Amino acid sequence: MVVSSAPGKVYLFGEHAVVYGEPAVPCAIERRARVSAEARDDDRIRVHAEDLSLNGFTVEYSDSSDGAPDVDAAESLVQAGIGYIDAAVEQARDAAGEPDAGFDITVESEIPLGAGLGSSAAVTTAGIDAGTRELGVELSAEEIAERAYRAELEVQNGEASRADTFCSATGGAVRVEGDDCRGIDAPDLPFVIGFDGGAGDTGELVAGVRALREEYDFAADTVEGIGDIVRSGERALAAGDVEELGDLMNFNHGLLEALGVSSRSLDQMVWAARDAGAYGAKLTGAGGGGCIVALDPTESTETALRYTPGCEDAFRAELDTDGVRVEER
Ligand SMILES: Nc1ncnc2c1ncn2[C@@H]1O[C@H](COP(=O)(O)OP(=O)(O)O)[C@@H](O)[C@H]1O
Ligand SMILES: C[C@@](O)(CCOP(=O)(O)O)CC(=O)O
Ligand SMILES: [Mg+2]
Repeated sequence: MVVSSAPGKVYLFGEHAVVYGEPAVPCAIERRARVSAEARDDDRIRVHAEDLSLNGFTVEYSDSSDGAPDVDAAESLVQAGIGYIDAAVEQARDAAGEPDAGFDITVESEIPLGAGLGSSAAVTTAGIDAGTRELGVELSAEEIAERAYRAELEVQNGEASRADTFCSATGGAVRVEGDDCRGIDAPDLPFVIGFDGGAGDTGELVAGVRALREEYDFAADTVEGIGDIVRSGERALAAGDVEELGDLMNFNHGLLEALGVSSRSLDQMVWAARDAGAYGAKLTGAGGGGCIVALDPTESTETALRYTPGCEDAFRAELDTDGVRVEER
């Protein structure tokens, strides 16, 4: 059995726009998904994932049936639940040249699901690493990033950037622009995260931005404007200018809001952070619900968020310089 882990991330700048070739800067954070993979004698896949839940389901059975209950959970729900793990297993089989390899998989994660902290990329990246190692193949972080990207692309119906998966595979702060992915130097940033307890559907939110961009030239300009913010942000990052980073994060949030991917609770948390004296705050990831990220070296933002209606949890996050890694074998 092999256990691998990979970190989640926050976007300092550039989510959504990165899908259209603009640059983005995600930073890995010290919250990990752990995936264990144990080869089976047959070609079946068994997945145990405690954090996955369905909001109710129907079971149909009768005395005369052959005993196998027919669980009526919508195919799309099941697919949303296990899609990334399934795609990771496919990548591991492909990398090892063992298309019929079976696995017992267990997923444990400190990253809330669908909340913009890159749980899908962490699970996919760790899954590919554990699966390939269990089959005796060792891939570089770059090779895992490439395969995890292909897996996300498939699950998200052809709509994904390389940002989340590259960041999760290599750790640290990274810059992604199209196919160009690289690690960058970043000062220790005082990240504070607010979580509304909710989630957004990455595929749907990306499709919404695509539709706006196709309908209105000004929406396409807004996406390009986010690219300009990222380029300014890179300079502020290199200079270690946290105040300017905060201003640019505020601007980035405004443009994401204009593109329709924020929500009332995300906006409430962003404003609570700003009122508490954070350098800046923005939603992170696909949006729709989930998390915001603020910069504040003091306790003020975390405390303020705890008393903010709509905020369920607030915590500090440290930059994780480690990417995907083996935990046990
Ligand atoms: N702990 C987990 N166990 C199993 N699957 C997970 C886990 N965490 C994330 N996933 C997968 O990732 C999906 C969420 O990914 P996504 O919508 O991209 O949000 P995000 O990447 O922002 O967290 C879940 O629906 C599930 O398929
Ligand atoms: C919206 C997007 O830019 C980031 C999505 O991040 P997350 O899955 O919400 O953590 C999509 C992508 O880059 O693939
Ligand atoms: Mg994701």
